[in-house]
Amino acid sequence: MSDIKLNNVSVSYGQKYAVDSVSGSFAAGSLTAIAGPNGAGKSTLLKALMGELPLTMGEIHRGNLKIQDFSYLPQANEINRQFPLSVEDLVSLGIWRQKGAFGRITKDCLTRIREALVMVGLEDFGKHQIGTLSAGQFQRVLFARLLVQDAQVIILDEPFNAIDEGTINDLLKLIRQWHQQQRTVIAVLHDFEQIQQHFPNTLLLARQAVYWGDSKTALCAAHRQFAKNLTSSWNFNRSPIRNGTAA
Ligand SMILES: Nc1ncnc2c1ncn2[C@@H]1O[C@H](COP(=O)(O)OP(=O)(O)OP(=O)(O)O)[C@@H](O)[C@H]1O
Repeated sequence: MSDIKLNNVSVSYGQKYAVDSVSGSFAAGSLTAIAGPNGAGKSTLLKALMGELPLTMGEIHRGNLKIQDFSYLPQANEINRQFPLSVEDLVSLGIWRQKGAFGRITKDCLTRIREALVMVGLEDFGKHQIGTLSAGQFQRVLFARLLVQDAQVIILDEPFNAIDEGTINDLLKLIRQWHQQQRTVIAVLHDFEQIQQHFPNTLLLARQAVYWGDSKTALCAAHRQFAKNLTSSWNFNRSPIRNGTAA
């Protein structure tokens, strides 16, 4: 598996730069949190990593990884839960990504789907409609989809937003398991204590990279203050400038 290397990555919406000249590397098999103030460009960077947004400047080198080797969990508010799908149907979408839209769901696939539902504690929910689930149950289903997707790189956008502590702990166990399996895991998170406890590396982002390295240093008071200051001095309408980062 390859590292994912960013070289001066900038992403803009029209004239407005949301991510500005970010360089660094997600080592193969690393477990990294992306933290930063609201509007810091965290989701934008994830979408760029997934190839869903074009880069305005810079490059992302994915080595021998193909886009099919990446799985992505968007923020909950970007997912339509009113769609008439059963839990099994939704989890099976993880397999369709590998097999193509017209790939058949074989017996073996069904077994994988059911095993994934057991792993997220929802073995009896396969036939339930997704619209009837609680927020925590729905997030468990999305993690089951990631499990069947079986990707080398797993990208999570605020996976623990507005869900109960029991679910968070169960999902953290799955993340630890992915890390032990040497997959590369990248997650946008807001809880600094949780990051320091469970994520060895952090990219602290405030449109620019404030710090990218071990989580304790990344989230020290000085870096957090620097990120805040950078946020309050943002001027989206000019082309990217180097204010000087702590990185
Ligand atoms: N589709 C879009 N069109 C125009 N501007 C956008 C779009 N998506 C995001 N932005 C802007 O880009 C900037 C970065 O947004 P982004 O969602 O990446 O930040 P974030 O760090 O993920 O924020 P949050 O923590 O609030 O989710 C913000 O100023 C946002 O308003």
